[in-house]
Amino acid sequence: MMEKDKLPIWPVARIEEALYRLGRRDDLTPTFDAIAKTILEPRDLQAWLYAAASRGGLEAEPLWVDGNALEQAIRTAGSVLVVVSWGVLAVERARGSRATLLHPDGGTMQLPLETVCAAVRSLWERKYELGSLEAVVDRAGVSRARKAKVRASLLELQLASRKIEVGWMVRPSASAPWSEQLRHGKHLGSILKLGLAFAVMNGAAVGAWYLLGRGALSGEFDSGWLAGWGLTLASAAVLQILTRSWEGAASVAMGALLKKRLLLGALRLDPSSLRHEGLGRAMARVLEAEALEELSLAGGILGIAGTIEFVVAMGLLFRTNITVFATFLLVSAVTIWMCIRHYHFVSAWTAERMTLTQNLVEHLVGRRTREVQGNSVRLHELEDAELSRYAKVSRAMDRFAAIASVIVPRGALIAGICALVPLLVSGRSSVVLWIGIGGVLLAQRSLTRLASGLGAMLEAAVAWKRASVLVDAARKPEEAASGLGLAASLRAAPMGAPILEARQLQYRFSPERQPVLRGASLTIHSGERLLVKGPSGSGKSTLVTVLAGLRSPQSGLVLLDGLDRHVLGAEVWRKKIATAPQQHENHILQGTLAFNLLLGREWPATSDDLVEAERVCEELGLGELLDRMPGRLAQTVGSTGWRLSHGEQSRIFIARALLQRSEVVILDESLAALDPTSSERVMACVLRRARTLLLVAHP
Ligand SMILES: Nc1ncnc2c1ncn2[C@@H]1O[C@H](COP(=O)(O)OP(=O)(O)OP(=O)(O)O)[C@@H](O)[C@H]1O
Repeated sequence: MMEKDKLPIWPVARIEEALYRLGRRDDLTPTFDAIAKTILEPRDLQAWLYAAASRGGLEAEPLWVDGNALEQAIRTAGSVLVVVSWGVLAVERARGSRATLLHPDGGTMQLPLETVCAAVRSLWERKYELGSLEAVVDRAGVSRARKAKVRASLLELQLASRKIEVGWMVRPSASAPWSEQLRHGKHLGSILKLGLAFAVMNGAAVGAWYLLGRGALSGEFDSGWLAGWGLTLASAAVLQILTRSWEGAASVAMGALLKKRLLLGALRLDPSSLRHEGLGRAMARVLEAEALEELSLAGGILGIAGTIEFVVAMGLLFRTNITVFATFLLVSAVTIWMCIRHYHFVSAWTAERMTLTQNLVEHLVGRRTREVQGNSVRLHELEDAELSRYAKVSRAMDRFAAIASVIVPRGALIAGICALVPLLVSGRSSVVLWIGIGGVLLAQRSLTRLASGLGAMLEAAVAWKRASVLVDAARKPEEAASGLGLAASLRAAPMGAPILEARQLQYRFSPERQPVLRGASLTIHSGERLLVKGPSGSGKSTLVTVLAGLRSPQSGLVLLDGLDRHVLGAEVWRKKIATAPQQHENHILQGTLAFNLLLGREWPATSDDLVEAERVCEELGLGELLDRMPGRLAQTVGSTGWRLSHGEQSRIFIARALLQRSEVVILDESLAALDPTSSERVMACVLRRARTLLLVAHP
């Protein structure tokens, strides 16, 4: 293995610099300060790195690998910070057997990928206490030359079934500008390559047509010309196969970018506006987002191909036959008009479809209530009216689309042939006629493609309008912690010191409504236990959401450990305050019980995490439930899994908050579904485990 001092290792204290250089954000100044350096633990480093990446508009995603797939994982990860024994290696990229690394002294360095992997494996050997491997290899009498290889294979065998965190993949955040994402993913080159291939393919088709026409008109097909024609056609066919595969690759890459952005948008949607808009509309938006992806990609590629073909065909016609050229200009204008009409039909249809989806989801969610308490006759009348409105706009749109799909290709061909008639009658040069026919056929084909591409793009524009809420939300920057905030995130407030302070809070849900919070002030000291009581609707849950950082007050100040949200950032705020919202605002996610309990920790969970989760469950009185579950913590829960009672759910929500290792735990009416004996047991556990507690309960 290469010696430590020959590897371009970045010490942990310079990890932020390595992160920014890998993410091409050399303009940013690292904030890693002395406090961070001294008390940093691996878990803190992770949280800190996320925050530092998000401050630079980057993402630092953990790279997990199977013990025996290290090389492949680094090769496919792109830019990655790899943890080794003495710091990190900043791998810019790895191709084949070579890796390009950023050097802490500036510039880059090329190394065999195997050297990077060997440095990682040597860390693993120490971490997993596999020091005996050396002795095993010695005892087996392996030759000196093969020792390293045999040892690496033995290590891989030992770690084959383990998932190991190797480091962090670094890339622009999903909300970064498109141009930056395309550049980072090297997609711009692929798009240019695709455009060029389309152009060459068209050139080859025109060339083949020219050679065939030349032979046909001169009456001699000598073998040279025929060979030329054959070659041109063959190269066009090869290019077509290549472009198809490039098209596929470009679609997958662009689709992934779009999906990531939409997903980020969905996660960043303001919860209160989401609640206001309703589950059904949110679902309809997601469907539109899916349509957006399909249509924009299909339409984009068809549009590029059609445009290139159309430019070639029109250029040909312009140079040879101005009448046919003018005719096609006219046909194009009609085609564009038809596309715009189609856009209006699709807009109206999409609006109806969204309403239908929205109501369908609402009806599904409220199915039980409707069955038991609803007036079924009246509800069916409303559904019928909705469906008939939808059918009407669908019919109008389909009729127009059917007519357009016939008129555009056939109309273009007929118009082109009509425009060629004077040329036929005049008996002018057959070469011009031949080129004219070729031009008409090419222009007709390209116009048909262009119309389909444009149609799909306009449909995508309709979907974009509907899904734009998600795109806009993705663009909204996440409040990232400043250097001071990052350092604060690594230390706990001393017992007895003020930890959470609210000063003169004012909150109203809309300008025309009375404020729910008016001049609310409170100070919670570290280690305190506070009970918030009040009548229904008095604003207790609203206060909780403001303290938890889920809502921003219109005026007043909330300080956590003496710092406000702008300084601490959303991530650190969430880490320091764990909240269990009211039952109707909280959710058991589809997945294992362990995943639901350890939502606030790194996943996959360590064995220590699982032991702690089980212990908290037992303390909360869920031991008997665990015994009944065949899979215990691995049991699937959620809407299609094990059905949990109301009281069991509420205890899982409490356990989830307690397991977040936060400084402050806020429980909003979490005991409401429990009998007095269970409540007592739960309270004993909460008082023991929560460092600082704010409990909301009814009098
Ligand atoms: N998203 C919202 N938009 C408009 N008004 C809201 C919204 N959420 C709550 N409110 C109103 O704000 C007031 C305070 O609500 P909040 O849920 O904070 O009360 P609470 O004291 O927690 O009530 P409860 O004890 O019944 O849970 C209520 O009148 C409620 O109707």
